[in-house]
Amino acid sequence: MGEIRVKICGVKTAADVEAVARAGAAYMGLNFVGRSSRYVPIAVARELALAAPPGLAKVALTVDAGDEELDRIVEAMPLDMLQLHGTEGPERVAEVRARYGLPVMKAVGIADEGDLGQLLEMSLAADQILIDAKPPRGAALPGGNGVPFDWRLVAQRRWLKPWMLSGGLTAANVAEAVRLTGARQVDTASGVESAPGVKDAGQIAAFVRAAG
Ligand SMILES: O=C(O)c1ccccc1N[C@@H]1O[C@H](COP(=O)(O)O)[C@@H](O)[C@H]1O
Repeated sequence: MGEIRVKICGVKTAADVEAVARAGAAYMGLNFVGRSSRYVPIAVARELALAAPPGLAKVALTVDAGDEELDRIVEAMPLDMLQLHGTEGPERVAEVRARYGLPVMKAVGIADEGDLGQLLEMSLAADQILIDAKPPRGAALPGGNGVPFDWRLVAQRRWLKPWMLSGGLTAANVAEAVRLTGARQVDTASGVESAPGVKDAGQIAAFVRAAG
């Protein structure tokens, strides 16, 4: 079936980029969400993006960012994809795609069957969809919360666009998540950290190995 493509989200240092590349991940995520422990300022992100080897795709993660913020990010560094992880609707996704000419991955939070309609809607608008857990009640952020959702909700389903599974994935559960859902791409942020915002090279390598 070929290998699973892994995204490691929230790289903050040159050592993180090296660990992600060495492990064989397909994507690295640069987090521009100011209140996240994984946030990187644009100047730092630029250095990390320039340090990424060919073949490691650079994804910019934002939450409800306006054009001005996205302009600053896109102009500052080479990027391969924009990840919209807020309340952006299909119209905003279309606007961002047209404005920057970059593929857009739209995150959709899942908690029950009722959320699946939104997945279909977003898969019409975006280039990829990221199927994440809905944030727990009271969570400060819409993602990066380290909580999985009931994978049976998306088990062996097909969507109109390539999709990526996320939400509480770790080296310990990713193989089961892939087996159950049929995901060909997986994403993790907190699942490969020794403390909030601190990536662990050993956990990154173990995650990519376990994903298969
Ligand atoms: O990682 C963050 O801090 C973050 C902040 C705001 C929106 C999304 C965020 N991360 C994304 O969420 C998924 C799931 O995270 P986790 O593995 O459960 O910690 C992650 O892969 C990022 O794409």
